[in-house]
Amino acid sequence: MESRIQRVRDAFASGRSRPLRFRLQQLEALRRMVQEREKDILQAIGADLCKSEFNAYSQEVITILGELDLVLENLSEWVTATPAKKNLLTMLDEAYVQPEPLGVVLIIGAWNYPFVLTIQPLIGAIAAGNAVIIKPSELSEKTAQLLAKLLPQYLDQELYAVINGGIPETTELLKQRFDHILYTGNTAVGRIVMEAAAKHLTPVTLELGGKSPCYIDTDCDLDVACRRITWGKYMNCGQTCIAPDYVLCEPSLQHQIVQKIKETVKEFYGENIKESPDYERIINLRHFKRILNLLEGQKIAFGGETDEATRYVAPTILTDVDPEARVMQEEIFGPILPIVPVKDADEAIKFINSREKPLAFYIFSHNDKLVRRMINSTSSGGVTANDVIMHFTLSSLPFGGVGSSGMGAYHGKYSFDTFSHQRPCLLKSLKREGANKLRYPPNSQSKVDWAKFFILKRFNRGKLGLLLLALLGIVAAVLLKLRLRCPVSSDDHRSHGPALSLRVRPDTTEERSYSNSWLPLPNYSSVKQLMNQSF
Ligand SMILES: NC(=O)c1ccc[n+]([C@@H]2O[C@H](COP(=O)([O-])OP(=O)(O)OC[C@H]3O[C@@H](n4cnc5c(N)ncnc54)[C@H](O)[C@@H]3O)[C@@H](O)[C@H]2O)c1
Ligand SMILES: CC(C)=CCC/C(C)=C/CC/C(C)=C/C=O
Repeated sequence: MESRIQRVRDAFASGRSRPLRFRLQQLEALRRMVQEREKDILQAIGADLCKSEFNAYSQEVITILGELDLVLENLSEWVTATPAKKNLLTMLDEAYVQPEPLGVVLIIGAWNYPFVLTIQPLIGAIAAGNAVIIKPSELSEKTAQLLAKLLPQYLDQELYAVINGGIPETTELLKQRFDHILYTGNTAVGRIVMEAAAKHLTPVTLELGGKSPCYIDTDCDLDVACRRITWGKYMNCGQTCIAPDYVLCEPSLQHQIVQKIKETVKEFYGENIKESPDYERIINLRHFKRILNLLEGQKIAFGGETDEATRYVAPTILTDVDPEARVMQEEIFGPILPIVPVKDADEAIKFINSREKPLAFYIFSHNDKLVRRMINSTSSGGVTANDVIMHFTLSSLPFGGVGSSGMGAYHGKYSFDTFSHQRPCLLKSLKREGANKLRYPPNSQSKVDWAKFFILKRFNRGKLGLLLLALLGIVAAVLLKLRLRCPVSSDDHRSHGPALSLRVRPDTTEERSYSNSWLPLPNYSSVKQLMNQSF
């Protein structure tokens, strides 16, 4: 394992993952892989999760194709250095922020959406110019094997490696040094990952879980709310990190909610749910038994049927659930929906805030003011109002947890940022040494005054005239420099770093304001003289 990781590290050190053209080629190859091997991918996901090809496509493949399109369209802009605002001391220099790859990234995927949760972070890591080790979940074995077979056929084999295995292999992997780790899975293992990463001071993105609450207001279209909740709760047999975990509502709504979800389940999955190609199964026996235990002692208002041989758990609703019950202590990750009655929205807010911060929060209400108040008085990884899950589908929103539901975020540009170092660059010239006397010893009150002026823009009244003169000089120098560089246009191409040819946009606002100046301007050497005298 060590030698495999060393090979990936050596490949990164070769610098070939950095050029924009290479990144685009790899991402296009990945898109080709998804398109050409779609059937194999759908079959592997189907075998792991008892999922129909339609569902595998619309829940996993579509997300990846959308992400690839977005990144391929925008990457040339994302890799471009951004000009930074300058102060008086650096106004003649070049200041910009240049995103650069972190190095070798480890991506540890989860089993519940085994393709999307592994490949979506991979897209971000490649886009940012990194080398990557991918560790799919061993529980979704078929997808893990397929990824180990397919990725080397399409991507650079030295830069991107798949390492398969269970806890012993992952434990071994985590002893190695990485430049970033993105882990998706449960909170307990999240702690293990973070502890291992800390030994090497490796930054982590932890995509964890939690109990995502769903508040249903009395001022609400219950038919629509229950249809959307049914979709998000029972999709993938409840094994979705951002599924609504439980419902909070006023006691009077409970019965109606049960009836409406019951009707929707029939509409979605038919009379015989077991026969529905749209209803999945629990991943393994351990999780099946865990979910069964959560039902103990609960009032089952709907569902509750189980079948150990096929790991079937029917869509289930529990009513009048005690907040202290076991089903309300851990993330359910199965098709059980507890309803916890609360007096009103304020009690719901208190309830949510008394628990760990969830990965998602859902509010159903016609009352826009209430929706905003509930958002502003709680905290969660993400929020969707009047729907569930859907914030995940928008690449323009960062996806991630907060508190015990995780740290860091990805998707779209956020993935690129997660896997990049934002490198601040200041390019000075070896000229204009006179101005630097300000910071060289011996120090004096006069130098401190000048520093205050240049950095804090604060004047010493006694020296106001002198300062204004200096300012005029600086304006003159800037104009002179601009004239020498002229014409500056937004097509100004400059190269930074050996591998990427980048476009730095000129700070046009700043430049425009100086070129509009009407003041008579002293020449640059007289300013230099003035500065030398004053220091
Ligand atoms: N935030 C998200 O995007 C997201 C997505 C999916 C799942 N989840 C959360 O993940 C949980 C379910 O996933 P899971 O944890 O059962 O997935 P899992 O069992 O597939 O584990 C995730 C990864 O951790 C590794 N792993 C497991 N035990 C380990 C150990 N002791 N040491 C090192 N590595 C270990 C596995 O090999 C796997 O690659 C739920 O809590 C769910 O909410 C979160
Ligand atoms: C509505 C569409 C097109 C897709 C939804 C896909 C989906 C259910 C994604 C969930 C992925 C995710 C973060 C799972 C966590 O466990």
